[in-house]
Amino acid sequence: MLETMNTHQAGASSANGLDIVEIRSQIIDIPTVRQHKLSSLSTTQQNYVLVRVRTSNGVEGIGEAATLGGPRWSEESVESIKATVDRYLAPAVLGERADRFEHVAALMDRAAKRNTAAKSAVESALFDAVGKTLGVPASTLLGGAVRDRMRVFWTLASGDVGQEIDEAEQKLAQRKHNAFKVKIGAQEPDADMRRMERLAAALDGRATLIVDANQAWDETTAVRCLERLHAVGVTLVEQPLPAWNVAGMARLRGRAQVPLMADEAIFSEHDALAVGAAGAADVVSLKLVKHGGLLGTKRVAAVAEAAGIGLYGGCLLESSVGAAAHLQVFATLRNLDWHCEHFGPQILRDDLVTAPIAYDNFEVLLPSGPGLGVVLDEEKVRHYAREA
Ligand SMILES: O=C(O)C[C@H]1C=CC(=O)O1
Ligand SMILES: [Mn+2]
Repeated sequence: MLETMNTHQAGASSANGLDIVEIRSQIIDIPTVRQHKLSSLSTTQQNYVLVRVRTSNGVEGIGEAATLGGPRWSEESVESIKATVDRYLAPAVLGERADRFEHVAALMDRAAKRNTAAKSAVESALFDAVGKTLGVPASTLLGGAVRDRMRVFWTLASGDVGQEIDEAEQKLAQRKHNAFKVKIGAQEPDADMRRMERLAAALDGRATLIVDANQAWDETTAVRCLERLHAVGVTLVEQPLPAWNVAGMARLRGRAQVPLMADEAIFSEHDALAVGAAGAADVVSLKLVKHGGLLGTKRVAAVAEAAGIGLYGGCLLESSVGAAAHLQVFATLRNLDWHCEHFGPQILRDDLVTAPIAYDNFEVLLPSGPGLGVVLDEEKVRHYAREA
């Protein structure tokens, strides 16, 4: 049973100034530098919900929930996330202490089932407010950073292989990315396999290549394609089958020579346990929007590790706000052996912060300031806000 523990009843008055006094949310739309095509959607604009939590000491914490193509990557859209935050999550946690992360998370779980992206934006803002108040990065509140930079993938997803080869060459020349995830499944499998053969030949020996089919295939198609992907040197295949087909993933893994990554199949720690028990994945892609926040991400990572599943730092094309929140938690994971993909800030035409996330020598850098480590550029927020 969830105990009632507001500041008054717990006798923990607002002495530390961390009572949650206001929660606001805003929809933000930012165009991308090019079309981004997944198996089931295509977008030229990223949509976010920016959440601000103000505590009684006057500090404002920020968090972001990213979506991809409306409610098509998962069931939450920016419109539904904003409604959930405003109508259900905010009233449930107003007056609570921002530094009681687990208690606030439990209250949010009681107020709304799933809605993990909405919860993750609120929780990110709490970590930001508390970190700023205490003068420590969010990673310190999560156990402390074990790394301050991570190898970072770029996603090739225009579907035009000539453009994709040029884009990869550019990233290699800039020493920003030498690892690429290719989005497949939007076209016929044979066309995708020819595309992968061309990409692999063009980048031969100079880059790591992985693919993400975003649930596009059935099992027989996947068996056929995995052989060809292995033959061209693809090192990881993400979510080839529908999220529900955990048994199919396990069968596929039994015959495949290339490791498999679960993405849409693992939202909760219970999903991670089930995938682990079925032997259905080698790696899991971790995302705040799936796991309900930073603490949920650590829980899923722990269950996955206990099942022998490796960790990959996933993204949903976040701006520097959401990317910073992910990097704060990824920095605390002892074994991030499959690296991360927080290229989001680079695919946007613009960003929401004064100093965007930095990249150097094929790695993304953990921001070093307090909280999430980024500061909103209010001018940019006003410009990209859907409504004033
Ligand atoms: O992994 C996904 O399914 C979502 C996202 C991450 C990178 C990208 O291009 O799309
Ligand atoms: Mn994916």
